[in-house]
Amino acid sequence: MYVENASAPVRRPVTVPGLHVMKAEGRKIVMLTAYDASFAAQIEHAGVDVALVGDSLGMVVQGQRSTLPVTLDQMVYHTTLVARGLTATLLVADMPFMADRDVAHALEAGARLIGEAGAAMIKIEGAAPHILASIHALTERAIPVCAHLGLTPQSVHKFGGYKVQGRAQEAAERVLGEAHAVQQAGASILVLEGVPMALGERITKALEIPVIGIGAGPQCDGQVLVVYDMLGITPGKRPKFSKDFLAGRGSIGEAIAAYADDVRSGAFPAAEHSYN
Ligand SMILES: Nc1nc(=O)c2c([nH]1)NC[C@@H]1CN(c3ccc(C(=O)N[C@@H](CCC(=O)O)C(=O)O)cc3)CN21
Ligand SMILES: CC(C)C(=O)C(=O)O
Ligand SMILES: [Mg+2]
Repeated sequence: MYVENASAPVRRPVTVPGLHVMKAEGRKIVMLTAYDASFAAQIEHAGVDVALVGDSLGMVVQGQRSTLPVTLDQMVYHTTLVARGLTATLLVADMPFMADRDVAHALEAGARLIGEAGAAMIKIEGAAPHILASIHALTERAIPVCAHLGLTPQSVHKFGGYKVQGRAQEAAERVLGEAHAVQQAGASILVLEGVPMALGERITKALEIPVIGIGAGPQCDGQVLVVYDMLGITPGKRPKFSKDFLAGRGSIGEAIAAYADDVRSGAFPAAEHSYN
C-alpha cells in the first residue's frame, strides 16, 4: 500500500466529539487565535487543538478600537487564509457584530464561514433570545456552535468598557443561567471570558460541554488567548489575563509550544492572570 510520507508524525484531527472526550478525561483544551496562513501553520505545528479566527482581528490586525467594524466579508477572507495553513487543528470562526441580527442572517453567515471559508465551527456571543434561536438553528443544520459569554467584546458599549462580568451575586447567577441556556440550545463548546475565577469554576463544573476560558480562571476545561498578546507584540496595555510567552524564548514556534504545554500542565493561567 502506498502511504504518503509514512515517516511523518501523524497528528489525529481534532474533532467536536474529541473535545467532549477531552473534557471527560480531564485533558485541557488549547485554543489560540490566528488570522493568516503563516500563523495557522505555526499553531498547527505546535499541536494547538483549536484555532480561532477571532473578530479581535479588528483590533490587532486592523488597528481599530473595538471589534464592531469587522465585516462578514473580512471574517470569510481571514478564515479562508487560516484554513489553508491547517490540517489537524479544529478551525473556529467568529460571527462578526450584527451578522447574527436574526436567525436567517446567522444561518447565511454560518453557511459562508463553513462552506466558503472552511471553518468547522462558528462562535457566537451572548444568550439573547434570537442568539439562542440561532444556536439551535445552526446546530440543527449540523453547524457546530461555540457559545461566548461573560465579557463579550461586541457588547462593549452596553458594558461601558471591557469590564469583568459576573462579579455581583445576581450577575454571577445570570451568567450561569446563560451558560445552561446556550448548552440547552445546542452549543458544542463555550468560551467564557472575563469573569471571576470562582464563577469560571462553577460554570465549568455545571456544564457537560467543554468550557474554554480567557480570564475565567484555571479551572476551565481549556484556555484561549489572542496570539499577538501571547507573543507580547500587542501595543499598549494588554488584558490582565494575557501573558508574553515569547519573552526569554527563541522563536514564535517555541512560544506557542510553551503556551500549549503550560495550559496542559495547568501552569497557565496563574492567579496573576485571573480575576477575584
Ligand atoms: N489584543 C486583544 N486581546 C484580547 O484579549 C481581546 C482583544 N484584543 N480584542 C477583543 C477583546 C477585547 N478584550 C479585552 C480588552 C481589554 C480587557 C481589559 O483591559 N480588562 C481589564 C479588566 C477591568 C475590570 O477589572 O473590570 C483588565 O485589567 O484586564 C479585557 C478584555 C478581549 N479581546
Ligand atoms: C478573545 C477570543 C475569545 C475572541 O473572541 C477573539 O479573538 O475575537
Ligand atoms: Mg471574538
